[in-house]
Amino acid sequence: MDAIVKNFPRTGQESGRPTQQEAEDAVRVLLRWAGDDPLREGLLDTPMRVAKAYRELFSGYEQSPEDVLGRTFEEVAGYDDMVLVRDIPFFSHCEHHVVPIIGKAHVAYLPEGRVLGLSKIARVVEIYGRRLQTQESMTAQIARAIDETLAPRGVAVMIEAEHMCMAMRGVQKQGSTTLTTTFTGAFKTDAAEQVRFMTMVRSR
Ligand SMILES: Nc1nc2c(ncn2[C@@H]2O[C@H](COP(=O)(O)OP(=O)(O)OP(=O)(O)O)[C@@H](O)[C@H]2O)c(=O)[nH]1
Ligand SMILES: [Zn+2]
Repeated sequence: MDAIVKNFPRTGQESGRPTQQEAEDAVRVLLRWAGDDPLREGLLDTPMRVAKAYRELFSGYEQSPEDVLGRTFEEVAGYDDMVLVRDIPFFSHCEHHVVPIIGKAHVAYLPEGRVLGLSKIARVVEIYGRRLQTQESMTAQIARAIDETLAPRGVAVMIEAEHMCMAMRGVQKQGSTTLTTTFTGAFKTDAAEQVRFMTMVRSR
């Protein structure tokens, strides 16, 4: 569990969180960089709003997946088959351009005695989504957090997302979807479990 915190710090403290004033000044610089005048009336409160919005959009640094995943229960009448929560919507931001990534996560695990509250799986997606990300890292982080805290027989995570940095700028290809997967335990070693996961994700 320590590894999660070490590799993905929960707060900006390690690199020194700037003051509100510093954040607002930085936004003013970017507004000028965009070509506008931060002193015109419509933009006067914008630095304050952007600083506030950043705290919300990147609130995942303040939260720990271990806290969320720590509460489990065992009374499920011996149920030990796959639990899949699919189509969990999320917004994230790419770490290269700080532009939105919009997508859905599908998360499954094979219980070993204990199960998670279903909402906790969506909360973990939310925690990692509200950080600067690559889709590959986010997929691996969700799988590892569940694997390390719950110790199930296996975890499968699939993310489907559109990257606005590919749609709104750069190569400008709208509508393309990137798929990433991470499998651990039985999902990694047993091809039939992977197929079952894929089939359940795709079945409507
Ligand atoms: N692997 C991966 N790449 C990403 C992700 N989000 C954005 N990228 C890519 O990161 C790359 C950064 O490439 P660079 O050449 O350094 O940056 P750039 O000049 O802005 O690239 P272009 O987007 O091609 O204009 C781009 O190819 C992006 O499409 C992601 O989640 N995973
Ligand atoms: Zn990007």
